[in-house]
Amino acid sequence: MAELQTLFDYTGHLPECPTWSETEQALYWADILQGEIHRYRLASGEHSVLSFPEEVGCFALREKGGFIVAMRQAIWLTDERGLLRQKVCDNPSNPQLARFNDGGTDQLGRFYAGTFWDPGDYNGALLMRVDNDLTPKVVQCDIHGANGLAFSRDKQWMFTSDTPNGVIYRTPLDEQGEPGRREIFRQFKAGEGSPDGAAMDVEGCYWSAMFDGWRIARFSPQGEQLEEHRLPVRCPTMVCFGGDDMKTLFITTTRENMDAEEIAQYPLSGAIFTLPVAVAGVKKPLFKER
Ligand SMILES: O=C1O[C@H](CS(=O)(=O)O)[C@@H](O)[C@H](O)[C@H]1O
Repeated sequence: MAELQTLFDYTGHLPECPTWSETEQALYWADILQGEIHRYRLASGEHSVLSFPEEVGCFALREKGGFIVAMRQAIWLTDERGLLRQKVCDNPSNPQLARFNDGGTDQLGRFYAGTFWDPGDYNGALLMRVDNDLTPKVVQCDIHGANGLAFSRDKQWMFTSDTPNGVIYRTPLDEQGEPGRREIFRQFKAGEGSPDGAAMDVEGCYWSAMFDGWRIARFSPQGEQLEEHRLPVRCPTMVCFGGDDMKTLFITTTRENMDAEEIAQYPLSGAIFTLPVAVAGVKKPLFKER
């Protein structure tokens, strides 16, 4: 099997939210701190960038075209060019202290977005959802930095992580996809890396970007580590599956908070990597509006 490669000659500041577009055979991602959404078409190598007025924590592709975008102050619907068309809701956290961070769609095409509590004095962040009729709802609290959102293919589980607290949670979902009580899936010790963005594969395994850990890890549905893939950079931020057969893992990484010495020594910090894997990933649905 081929090895880890860079997607193309690119390094960003804080690339996150890699999102595969099946129809375009393209990878989208956000550079959170630059307030950008990028697209890279695999066949042609065409790279395009949309700019937004604030940090872009996360986004999803809409069934109707365009994006649903969680910026610092609010969540918006945009068109394909990134023009803000309709405000969905304000950030229910204090936006001065908590920007949006990780997010994505569930199996029903609803959009989840979590916030990141910058002061870090307590677990002041939250996870919210935008339903198909655009109703917003806060679904979880007691989070320092919301991350690692992923849904099992059987619609039974929502996974999340809290990176600064070094923990992955799983939360049961009922018939309507409403989250129940979250439970600890796996807790990490200092030195192992912290669980950042994630994706699920069709065998129910959870792939986690281990921030500050130089690696991607694959966990069984019971939380046992089954695979580890080493990286030439310290801080991967998120993973997603894509490609013709959903067997390419796209890995975003960051150079946020790195000094010039570290960047000179590890110049691929902030690059996007591809890794062929044996088991296909679960497709991330488009955001569906009624
Ligand atoms: O998702 C994110 O996580 C990281 C890591 S940590 O939570 O600070 O450990 C953070 O640097 C980044 O800003 C954020 O987007």
